[in-house]
Amino acid sequence: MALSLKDLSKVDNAYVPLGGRYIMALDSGTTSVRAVIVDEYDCVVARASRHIKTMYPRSGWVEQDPMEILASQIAVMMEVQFKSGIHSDRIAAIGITNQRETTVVWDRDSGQPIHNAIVWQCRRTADISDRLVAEGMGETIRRKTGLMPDPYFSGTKIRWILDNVDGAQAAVDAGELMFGTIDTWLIYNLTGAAVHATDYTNASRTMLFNIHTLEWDDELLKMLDIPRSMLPEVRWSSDDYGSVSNEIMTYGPPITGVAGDQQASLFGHCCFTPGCTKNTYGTGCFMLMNTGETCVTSEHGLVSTIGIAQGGKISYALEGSIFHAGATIQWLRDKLGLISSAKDASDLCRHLDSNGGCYLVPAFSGLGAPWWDPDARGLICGLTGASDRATIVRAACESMAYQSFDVLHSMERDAGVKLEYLSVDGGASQNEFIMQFQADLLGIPVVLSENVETTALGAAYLAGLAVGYWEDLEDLEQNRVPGKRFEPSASEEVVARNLSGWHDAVERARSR
Ligand SMILES: Nc1ncnc2c1ncn2[C@@H]1O[C@H](COP(=O)(O)OP(=O)(O)O)[C@@H](O)[C@H]1O
Ligand SMILES: O=P(O)(O)OC[C@H](O)CO
Repeated sequence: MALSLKDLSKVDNAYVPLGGRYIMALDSGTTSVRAVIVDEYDCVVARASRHIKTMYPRSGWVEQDPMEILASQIAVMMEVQFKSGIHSDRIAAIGITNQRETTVVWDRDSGQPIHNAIVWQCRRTADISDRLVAEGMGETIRRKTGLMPDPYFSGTKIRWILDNVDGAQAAVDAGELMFGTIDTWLIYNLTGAAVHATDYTNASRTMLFNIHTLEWDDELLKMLDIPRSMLPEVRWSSDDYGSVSNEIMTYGPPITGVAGDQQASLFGHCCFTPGCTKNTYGTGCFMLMNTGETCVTSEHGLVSTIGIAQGGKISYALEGSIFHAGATIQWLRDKLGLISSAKDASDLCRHLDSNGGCYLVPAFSGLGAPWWDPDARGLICGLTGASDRATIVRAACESMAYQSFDVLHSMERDAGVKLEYLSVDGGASQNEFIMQFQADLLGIPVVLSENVETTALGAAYLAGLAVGYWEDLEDLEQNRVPGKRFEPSASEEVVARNLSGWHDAVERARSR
C-alpha cells in the first residue's frame, strides 16, 4: 500500500503541507484579538495579534471600542495572510470565537455603534439585576437560562444602553437598532452587513435565551423590555454564517464556525464527552465541564450553559467564571508598575520558596463563581517588613490557582465526579509556577495543551467540520497531543495552610 501524505506529514523535521488548503480562526479575546491559520493536523502555520485597549470610565465600569475591535481583527486577518503567504483562495473556511457577553448596540442604517462595547467584567448594571431579584425573577432566569441574575450577562447591559443613550429607546422602538455580542458584531461587518447572527453558545450567555427550547424567550425579553427586532438569529456553532465580503478578502471565504471563547476552548481540548473538563487562564479564568445531554443545576455557585452546539446535538456544561485572572497581572504591570511584562511574573515567582502568608484577592469588580458577590473588593493582606514586589507578584499569580480550586471544588460536588486531571490553556497557563502551584492545590495533574491556541483551534475545528475539512470528532481526536504535565508534589500540610489563608482573605474581601 502506498504511504499517504498524512503519514509523511508526521515525519520529524519534514513538514509536508497537505492539499494546500487551510482554516483561518479569529479569536477576539478581551486582552487581544488574534488571527491564526491552521492546517489539517492542527499545526498553527501563522498567527498575528493586536492588543485591545480597555477603558475604566468609573469604578467597576469596563468598556472597549467596537470599532477598534473590528479594525484590529481585520488588520490581523490581513497580517496573517501576508506573514504566511497563504491568501484567501487557500482558506477553506473561517471560524470565529470571542469574549462572551460583551455587548454592542449599533444603528441599522449607518452601522455605527451607539455606545462603547460594555465589557463582560462591567458591573454598572448591578442595580438592574438587583431589581430582577427583587421582582422575584431569579428562579425563572435560572430555570430558563441556567444563569443567575448578574450584571455579567448581556441582557442588563442592553437595557442600560437603551436607558442611557440619548434617543436609544425611541430608535429601538422604531426598529432602528441591532444588538450583538462580539461574534455577531464581527460577522455583521465581515459579511458586509449581510448576516446578523450568533450561535447557541454565545446566545446562552445573554440571560435572554432559553437553553432548553433553544429560542429567545418572550418572558425574559419582556422582563428587560428588549424587542426581538434587535436580536440576531441563532444558529449552530458549525453552520453557514455567510462569506467574508470581497472588500476584506478577495475570494471571500465562508464563515462556518462560531462559538464563545470558553466553549471553543472546550471543543479545542476535545472535551466531547461528559465529565471532560478544561480551565482557561486568560484575562479571566473559566472552567467548563461537559455534562452531556443533562443540564446540571448547580447547588454550589456555578452556572449551566450550552457547552457544545455541533452536529445537530447540544451538550450542556457546568461553568465557573472567574472575573480576574491574567487581568491581575496586567494590573501589576499597568497600575502598580511592579513588572514590565507578564513574563516577569514567571521569573519573580521562582525567587521565593513560599508566599510568606501574603494573599491577594483580585475582586476588582466583585467576585464571580462560586461567590457571586458584586460588592466584594480587592485586597492584599499578610504584608510584613520582609514583603517585596516578588511577594505581591507571587500572591497575584497564586490567586488564579486558588480561585480555580474553589471552582473545581464546587464543580466536583455538583457533578458528583472526581477529576483525574485538569486540561488547561490560555495566556497565563504559560506561567509554569502557576501550573505547578495549581497541581499542588488540586492534588491532581494539570496538563497543558500542546497547542497554545486551543481556543482558536476550537473555532477552526467548528468551521472545518462544517465544510468537510475534518470528517468527524474522531478525526479531531487523532491529532490531539497532550502537552507538559505538572504532577502534584506539595505536602498536605502546606496545601491546607495556603487554602486556609486564602479563604480567610476572601472572607475579608467580602465583608466590607
Ligand atoms: N507568564 C504569565 N504569567 C501570568 N500571566 C500571564 C503570563 N502570560 C500572559 N499572562 C496573562 O494572560 C492574559 C492573556 O491571555 P489570553 O489567553 O491571550 O487572554 P484573552 O483571550 O482574554 O485575550 C493576560 O491577562 C496576561 O496578563
Ligand atoms: O477574554 P477571555 O478569554 O478571558 O474570555 C472572556 C470570557 O468569554 C467572558 O465570559
